[in-house]
Amino acid sequence: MMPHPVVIKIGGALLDDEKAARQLMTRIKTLQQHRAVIVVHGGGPMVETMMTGMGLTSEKVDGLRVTPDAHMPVVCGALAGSANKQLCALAIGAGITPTGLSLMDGNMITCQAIASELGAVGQATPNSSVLLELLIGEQFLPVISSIGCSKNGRLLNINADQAATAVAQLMGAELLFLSNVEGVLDEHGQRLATLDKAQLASLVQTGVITDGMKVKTDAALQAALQLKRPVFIGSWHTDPEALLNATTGTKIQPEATKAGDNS
Ligand SMILES: Nc1ncnc2c1ncn2[C@@H]1O[C@H](COP(=O)(O)OP(=O)(O)O)[C@@H](O)[C@H]1O
Ligand SMILES: CC(=O)N[C@@H](CCC(=O)OP(=O)(O)O)C(=O)O
Repeated sequence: MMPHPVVIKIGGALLDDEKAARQLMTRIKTLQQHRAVIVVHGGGPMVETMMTGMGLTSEKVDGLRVTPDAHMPVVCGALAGSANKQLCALAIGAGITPTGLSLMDGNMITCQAIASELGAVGQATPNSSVLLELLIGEQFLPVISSIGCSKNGRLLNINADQAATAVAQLMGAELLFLSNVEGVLDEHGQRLATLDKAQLASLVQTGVITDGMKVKTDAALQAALQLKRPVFIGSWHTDPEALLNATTGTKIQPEATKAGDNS
């Protein structure tokens, strides 16, 4: 039986480190030999740069960028344009055949605006796996940006961690979040190997997990509980295989951790 596909979420800051990006693509190519892989990516730093270049500013609320509809051409340009095409080009450079997509392609993910105060920011719900099944059946690498749209055709900006969770749910996939940190860190900056729902809540409550990591651990926990399997958070410098084997990074557990598991 074929193993489950793997959804790899790549934080946008990877695009500032060409060497690491090329190495990761080479590792994805190796992983593709025995697993179907799907990439979902962010591009927060690229959005910032393009907005600044146009004299625009934005703020984040609970890790989500407040996005007026008028900013969507810039946000789409950064995420579905530059970031997506840069990653596709890096994939080509590693000998992979990529297909650049957004959440709305093939109607794979349905999105819905969250709250008027956030503007064109949405939440993502799995809808149709037909397109992704076709692509991975042909050994293509889907490279999916976190731009979505609502049922009535409004473009929406989706946090890329939440987008990756919806895609993993859609495909019943394993889920890896690759970021610029080695995993979830404790108050001393030490990596935490395993975390469950109660431990995450406590780290948020004590202010150890904040900002983008709060969004990421919320998304990871939601996926772990729904998929009933661990979800991994780690660095893009590590091999995705090592993360899947939990020899590095942080494993978000769907069930309560037994005492001593985190040593
Ligand atoms: N407890 C924590 N452990 C690790 N990173 C944390 C923690 N709390 C907050 N962070 C911040 O979260 C960042 C990762 O989230 P984010 O920037 O959104 O990543 P990405 O863009 O890859 O999704 C880290 O670089 C760090 O600044
Ligand atoms: C609503 C919202 O916050 N959208 C994010 C989408 C990109 C993203 O999540 O990029 P990273 O993974 O690089 O952080 C944003 O505009 O920055």
